Amino acid sequence: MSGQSLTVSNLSAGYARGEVLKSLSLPPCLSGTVTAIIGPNAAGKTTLLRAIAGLLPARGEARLGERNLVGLRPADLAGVVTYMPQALPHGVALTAIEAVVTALRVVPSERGLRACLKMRQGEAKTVISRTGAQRTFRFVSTGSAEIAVCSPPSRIYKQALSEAEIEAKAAAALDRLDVGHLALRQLDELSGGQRQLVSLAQAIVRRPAILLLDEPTSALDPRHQIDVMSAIHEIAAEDGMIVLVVLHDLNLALRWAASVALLVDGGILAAGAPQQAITPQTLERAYRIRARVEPCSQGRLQVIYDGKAG
Ligand SMILES: Nc1ncnc2c1ncn2[C@@H]1O[C@H](COP(=O)(O)OP(=O)(O)OP(=O)(O)O)[C@@H](O)[C@H]1O
Repeated sequence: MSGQSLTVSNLSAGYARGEVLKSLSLPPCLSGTVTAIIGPNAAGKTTLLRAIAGLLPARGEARLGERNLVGLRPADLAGVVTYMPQALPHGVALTAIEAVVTALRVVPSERGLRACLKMRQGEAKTVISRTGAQRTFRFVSTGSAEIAVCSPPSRIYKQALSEAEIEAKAAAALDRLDVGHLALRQLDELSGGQRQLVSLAQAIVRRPAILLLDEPTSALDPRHQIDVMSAIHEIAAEDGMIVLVVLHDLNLALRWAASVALLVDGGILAAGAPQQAITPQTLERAYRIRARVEPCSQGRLQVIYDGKAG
């Protein structure tokens, strides 16, 4: 992975009705770490991620090493930046594993992926499809009892990876987030939290240099919030990825982020180590609340909300 940092400086971006980000600069976001982007509603957090992802016209710099990403088309950024939006679109007729495979930019044509074959790891089963073609399914996942993938699918467009590698990566991404058992379910049949986890699997499977996650925990229960933040933290460290994650839960930011940027009205109010950016003073200025930031019984800093500021 890159081993570089992302440096955002003097970044301006917005919409036809006006500029949202106003010459915003961030401390360098280091490879292998998670940077939390926090701030009140409408502060410009999504706009910041979309500007870095090349999804909005922008001015200024978002520099990965020597290369300024601003002005590049999304297609040019595809191998570098992955952006996970707040919600997966509805009405997409794909299973979860098809969605993740699609994120690797291949076209799965093998309907057999829909077949739910229950096998123990290492077993393989040969079936005859409706077209009469013979397919061998095998179990590739370590964490799920229900993932079976087809080998060899007939018309998957090969890229750098073999068919088997693509399928194994997609299955592993779902398993990593504990949703391997949903591999063969239609996206439209999933709950909001399940869809969010599949969407995150789509994002992490590409292993980009820069991963931009927009509120990846907003629909998740506490257990899954911990799972997801822990997975993001580990993946960033293992792959040397630069991860920017928009969060409203300040305790998740305190626990998992190496650095925090607090946005207000399109600019940075505070940025740096979590304990420097999240303080009673910055929270009062940003959110107009009274809050304490205190160590819990295990020594971790936590935000305690006392009420609205006068
Ligand atoms: N597509 C759009 N067209 C016009 N204005 C937009 C568009 N998307 C967002 N905005 C405006 O840009 C501003 C910043 O929005 P943005 O979505 O970046 O905020 P945010 O910090 O992510 O908010 P939230 O926490 O509510 O998701 C808001 O005033 C919003 O109304």
